[in-house]
Amino acid sequence: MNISQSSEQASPTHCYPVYPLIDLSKPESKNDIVEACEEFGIFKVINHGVPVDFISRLESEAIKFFSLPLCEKERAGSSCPFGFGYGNKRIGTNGDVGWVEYLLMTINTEIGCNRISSIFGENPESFRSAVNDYLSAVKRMACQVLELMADGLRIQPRNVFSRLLMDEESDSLFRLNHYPPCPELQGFSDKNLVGFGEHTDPQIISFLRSNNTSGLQISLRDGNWISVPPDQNSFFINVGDSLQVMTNGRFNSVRHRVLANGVKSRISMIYFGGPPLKEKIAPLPSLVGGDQKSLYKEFTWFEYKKSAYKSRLADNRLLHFERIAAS
Ligand SMILES: C=C1C[C@]23C[C@@]1(O)CC[C@H]2[C@@]12CC[C@H](O)[C@@](C)(C(=O)O1)[C@H]2[C@@H]3C(=O)O
Ligand SMILES: O=C(O)CCC(=O)C(=O)O
Ligand SMILES: [Fe+2]
Repeated sequence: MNISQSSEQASPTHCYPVYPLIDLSKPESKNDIVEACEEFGIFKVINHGVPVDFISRLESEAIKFFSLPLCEKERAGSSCPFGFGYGNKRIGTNGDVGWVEYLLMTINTEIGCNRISSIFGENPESFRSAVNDYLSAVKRMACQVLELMADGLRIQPRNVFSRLLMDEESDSLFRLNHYPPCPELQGFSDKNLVGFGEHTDPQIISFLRSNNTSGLQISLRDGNWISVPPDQNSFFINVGDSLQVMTNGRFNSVRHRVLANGVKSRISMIYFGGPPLKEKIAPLPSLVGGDQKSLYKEFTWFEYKKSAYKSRLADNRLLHFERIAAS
């Protein structure tokens, strides 16, 4: 693919104070999490408890997989529903493209796509166990973060969010992205190539870990983009659309994108924590009250997902579920 085909010209990036860094071992982290979700919709965590060994094992398995010849990777291909499995440049099924290849998998639900079991390439057992170890540690951290969030919001029960991800029917996804270096960018600091176009994540919350290659950017409320410097030892956690709804807009699902690099490969691994398909998503009664009205209609995660998967990456998927303010 050449650059002109794939790159919407990305709008300029600005330098701003960085989004919050939260130390999960500190008692004040519950308030910091709430503030970060209100202000930015994203924060970085340290002391997250995910063993370094789990992270590096999965990263090497991912590198091994993405280094396979294309025809072998395509065996893990995406003739599966919703584009699960291996994908290259095409994101979703509605015409979005980016300078990226990826493996997208469901976590709990059996989607009846038996290629999923073959996505782990030549050495399925070591890849599979690396994914499982990593995900069980990340889910533990997710649970901790979501319970701290409920504490910070002073809502009960404190598992009001975490139960949705811990439910055995939770519709969560896991994605490994590989952004190869793009030689055509080398030496051109003014050229941009979109790796993963701007979007918000539809789920409740996403946990992203990347190697030390830059590329991730977030959009601030004023529309300016800022770069998120990579940090391979931390996690970046972002609010998804469903959490924006549950908090009645108090938290913001952050718009983000990834720009490709001219020299270095970027590898990212993202756990998208979603609710069970039948779960009703609506503003929590304790967060709607006084003179505050509910901003969103109630919907099931299945309904949201069905509508989200018909949309283009950059669309505002929540628009359709907003309540029209009565005059
Ligand atoms: C264009 C699309 C790709 C996407 C499904 C969608 O129709 C709109 C949302 C996209 C997104 C963004 C966050 C995650 O990467 C993702 C897996 C998700 O749940 O929603 C992707 C979807 C995808 O790549 O299939
Ligand atoms: O790869 C990344 O760093 C971010 C990708 C992303 O936002 C996504 O897959 O939803
Ligand atoms: Fe995303």
